[in-house]
Amino acid sequence: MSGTEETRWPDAEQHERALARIEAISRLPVYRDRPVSLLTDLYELTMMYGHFQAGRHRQRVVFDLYYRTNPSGNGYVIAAGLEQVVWYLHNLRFTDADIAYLRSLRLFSEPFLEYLRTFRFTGDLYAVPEGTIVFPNEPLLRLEGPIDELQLVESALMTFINHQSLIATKAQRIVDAAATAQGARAPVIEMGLRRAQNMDASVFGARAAFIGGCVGTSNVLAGQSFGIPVSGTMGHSWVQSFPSELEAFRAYANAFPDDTVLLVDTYDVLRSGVPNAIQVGRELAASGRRLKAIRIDSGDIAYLSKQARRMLDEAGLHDVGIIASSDLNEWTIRDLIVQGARINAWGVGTSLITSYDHPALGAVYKLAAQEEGGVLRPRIKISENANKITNPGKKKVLRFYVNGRASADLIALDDESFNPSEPLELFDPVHTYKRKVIQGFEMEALLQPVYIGGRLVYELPDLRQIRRHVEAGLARFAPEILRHVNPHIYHVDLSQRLWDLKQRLLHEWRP
Ligand SMILES: Nc1ncnc2c1ncn2[C@@H]1O[C@H](COP(=O)(O)OP(=O)(O)OP(=O)(O)O)[C@@H](O)[C@H]1O
Ligand SMILES: O=P(O)(O)OC[C@H]1O[C@H](OP(=O)(O)OP(=O)(O)O)[C@H](O)[C@@H]1O
Ligand SMILES: O=C(O)c1cccnc1
Repeated sequence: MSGTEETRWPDAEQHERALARIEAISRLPVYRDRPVSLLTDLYELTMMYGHFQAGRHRQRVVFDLYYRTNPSGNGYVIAAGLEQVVWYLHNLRFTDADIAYLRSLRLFSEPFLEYLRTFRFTGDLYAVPEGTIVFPNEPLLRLEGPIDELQLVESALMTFINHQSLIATKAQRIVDAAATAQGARAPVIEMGLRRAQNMDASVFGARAAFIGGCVGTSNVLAGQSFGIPVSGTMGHSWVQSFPSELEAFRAYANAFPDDTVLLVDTYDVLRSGVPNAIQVGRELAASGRRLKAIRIDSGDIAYLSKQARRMLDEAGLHDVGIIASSDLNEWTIRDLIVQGARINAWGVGTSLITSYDHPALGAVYKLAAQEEGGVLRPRIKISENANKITNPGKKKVLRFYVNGRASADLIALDDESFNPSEPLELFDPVHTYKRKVIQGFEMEALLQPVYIGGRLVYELPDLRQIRRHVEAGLARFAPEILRHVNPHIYHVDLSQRLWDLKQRLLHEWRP
């Protein structure tokens, strides 16, 4: 990089900070020395090669990544996975081993394989920050750059955004279910490692779960990698491995006198588990310590937790908490709360880490514009299913707030501008007679610059900042949009110009 380029850069410091941060992230155990360039579908490489052979591989294009349907009946999605996207783009190189493997496929010419050696991401990326509340059809990533680069990255970007956004959204549903009608919220701990769809799904799933509001994870690699608080209790095997439950409890309390959580359901929760826990709780109290909690992992959690609470209270152990686990999800947690279960923390595994009822987000990556004669021309993909017809052109996403409340989002062409002091008429892009006028609104551009001309300009936030962004974002939406069952559909409209452009292209291709 030349010195002149450095001084010409408008905010060199921002770029340096962004680089330092992604370099540090790339050294984390989950990211370090991971293969990147071949994390793609073969057809991305064959299309790249075809463009290369035709001499059109550096033609500039625009792609959008967006999803179409909210998962699990939710009314929105929490965008997540951008850190992994930036890590991938930053480290995207073809190693000698990658090139040797591609050569062995006997599909690609030597000049192409040579070209791959110098391959770097040189494009622009605009993205919604992680933790942003987003809705169907809104671009979460917008890329602009040479078609070979943007084609190669398609599959990897989709897997990162699809997975983490899905799990962050599921986690937030579960965390939200753990709030009582009075607003008190018992924490949710993610415990899904053993049920995750393998290693990355567990670690990045734990990260997404933290973004969605879980207070911690049982996954130690996720703790080391992302600084998520780790916590753990004990398994049934611990209790089974001692001659008696009481001895098992005592031995654990000896090992962790300040952090003892006793699993009380190995034999009989109310006849032995809780009485033995009370015994150990008293012994700890006698030595100036405190039994932290018991965990109930089977049976009727509402009944057992109420009985256990009563027994602990009668023994004076008021500050011993009760943790529940056992195939929990947002519905069972909500129902247990309605039944008056006395639970201080929830441990949730399978349903959270796999998003059990809705296991894929289904985001897509679609070509929206292509350079022709030096200018970007809009492109459209037509489908019999109106919902699958793409929105053409290089676009932006604006969120309008009226009296502080998110009122509607607008997908508009990138060069459009809107004046908040003038009335703006929004209309439903399908049922166009449904219209509303907003005025005196605040406006937020959701897509933020991340890469410009291959240079990273976005300093990735840490996980705690991302969580705060989720909370601040949710606070600006009406509860009717956030509720779990039959939420109101939030308006995502098209600007008049974008709508007209779409109609024009539709009629051109289907006269
Ligand atoms: N009071 C309750 N109301 C509604 N659902 C409950 C209640 N108590 C427990 N559950 C849920 O019922 C299911 C009980 O599962 P199941 O009967 O298969 O096993 P279990 O009681 O956990 O026992 P084990 O772990 O020994 O198999 C779990 O999903 C649990 O979350
Ligand atoms: O139930 P989940 O939400 O997936 O949460 C994690 C579960 O993993 C552990 O037990 P495991 O499932 O290994 O055995 P168990 O069902 O026999 O307790 C733990 O005791 C929880 O029950
Ligand atoms: O710490 C626990 O209690 C735990 C961790 C993982 C899975 N089940 C339980």
